Amino acid sequence: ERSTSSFSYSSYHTLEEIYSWMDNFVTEHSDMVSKIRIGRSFENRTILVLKFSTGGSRRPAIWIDTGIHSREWITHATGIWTAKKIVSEYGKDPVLTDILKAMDIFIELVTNPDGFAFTHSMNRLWRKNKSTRRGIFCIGVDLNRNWKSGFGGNGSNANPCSETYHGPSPQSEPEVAAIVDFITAHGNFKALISIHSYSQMLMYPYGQTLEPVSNEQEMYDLAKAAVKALHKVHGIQYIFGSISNTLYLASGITVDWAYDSGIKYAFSFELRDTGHFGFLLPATQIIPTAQETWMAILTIMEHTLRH
Ligand SMILES: O=C(CO)C[C@@H](Cc1ccccc1)C(=O)O
Ligand SMILES: [Zn+2]
Repeated sequence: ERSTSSFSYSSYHTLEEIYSWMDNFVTEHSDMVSKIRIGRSFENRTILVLKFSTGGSRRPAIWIDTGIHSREWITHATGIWTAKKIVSEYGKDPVLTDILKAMDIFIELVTNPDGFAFTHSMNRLWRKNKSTRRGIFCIGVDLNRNWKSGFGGNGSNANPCSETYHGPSPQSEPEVAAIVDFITAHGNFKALISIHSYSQMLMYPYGQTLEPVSNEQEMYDLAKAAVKALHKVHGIQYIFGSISNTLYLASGITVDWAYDSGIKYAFSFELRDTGHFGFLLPATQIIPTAQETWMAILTIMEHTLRH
């Protein structure tokens, strides 16, 4: 494909189609968007991040990742639409324009490329990455249990055959290590949004413990405002709260690592739906899901800008 104009934002796409879209997207918006390779996956695929910047250097930054769990296809599709929305709204939406005048946005669209390729080729419901190790006879580590904060605790599993296998050690997986290295080296991230599906929830740390974070009240109020903004678009109801309270104990997760690394505005979305279609959400719901999620993301980004 030579341009993004033939790309359907209301369809699901393969890894190759998404990577090719990214190349065209960067070419067509080279004034604001650049592509950064932050590492390589276990099966040696390049791991790519889109950077949205209007200037400056090492500005305060916002991180968004989609597709850490490969079967959650609505998240990659939402991320792609969101990338397009950012370039479309700059100079039009006053809030987004203010955000991009002061901050940079980084989006990692395919956080688990090996798993994502596998959902297209062999197993649509694959969740983990595709790492293998000598003497271990099940494939893959849950990339949302491989982070250092609370690693190996309750809400993760030491059994390599488990869907929540945490891996042999924190950041053992190249897909996680690449993000940790990038965010740590940058050193100026103020917010992190890690997007999953499904359940229609907006959650914040901690997952590893029922203990509240130090700015719990602020996180609760922000999540409430974000969920309200989301609901206004298509009437979709989200619940919100800390991960351990709202969902279950989960240890070694992205947002606990982010929070403990000083990224105080760390959130995780669970997008549509509540189980009717689950991971097999029809493509007709991609744009409505992305539209409503955008309003919640914008709410979180604006709060980050102003605090
Ligand atoms: O992906 C999920 C559904 O596939 C549920 C998510 C719930 C969750 C999301 C973010 C942080 C901690 C847990 C998970 O267990 O990792
Ligand atoms: Zn998930």
